[in-house]
Amino acid sequence: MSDRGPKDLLTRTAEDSRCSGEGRFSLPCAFRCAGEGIRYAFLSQRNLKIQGALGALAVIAGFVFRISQAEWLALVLCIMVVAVAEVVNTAIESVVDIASPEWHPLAKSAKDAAAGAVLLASIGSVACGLIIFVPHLFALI
Ligand SMILES: Nc1ncnc2c1ncn2[C@@H]1O[C@H](COP(=O)(O)OP(=O)(O)OP(=O)(O)O)[C@@H](O)[C@H]1O
Repeated sequence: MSDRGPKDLLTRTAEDSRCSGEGRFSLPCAFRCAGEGIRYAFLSQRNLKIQGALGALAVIAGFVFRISQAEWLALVLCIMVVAVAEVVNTAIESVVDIASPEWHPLAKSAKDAAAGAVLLASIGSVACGLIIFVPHLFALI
């Protein structure tokens, strides 16, 4: 049983950190861990690869159609919102798999809700994509 108080548990110590020998988790270390998290989500989630490919296509279309600054803002935001939702979904899946390797209704609810968040972000992004690109496509006709 640990003799650390609740406040201590909020502070990462050198003993806790597998990455840094210093008392605090160094900034480069924190960035590296975040990068590893994104890499893990990208490699383990087929959906993230598909979403990444669609996002890249949307960026290419943005250059082709010379979309406005406001349209770029919406496009970048949409791509990032979907990516963030998918990375958080990956984190939730991992935590659920640790906490509840066996079938449990709450584990199901947690994973389904996380997947639902990705779906909502994706639907919103498709809608934004249509709002941005359909007028540009019609302008070609
Ligand atoms: N421990 C569990 N208890 C109950 N239901 C579960 C459990 N693990 C998974 N499920 C159900 O199976 C579904 C798929 O879970 P899984 O872990 O395979 O996610 P996934 O297929 O990798 O999802 P994604 O496509 O978002 O990556 C969940 O949405 C949930 O309904």
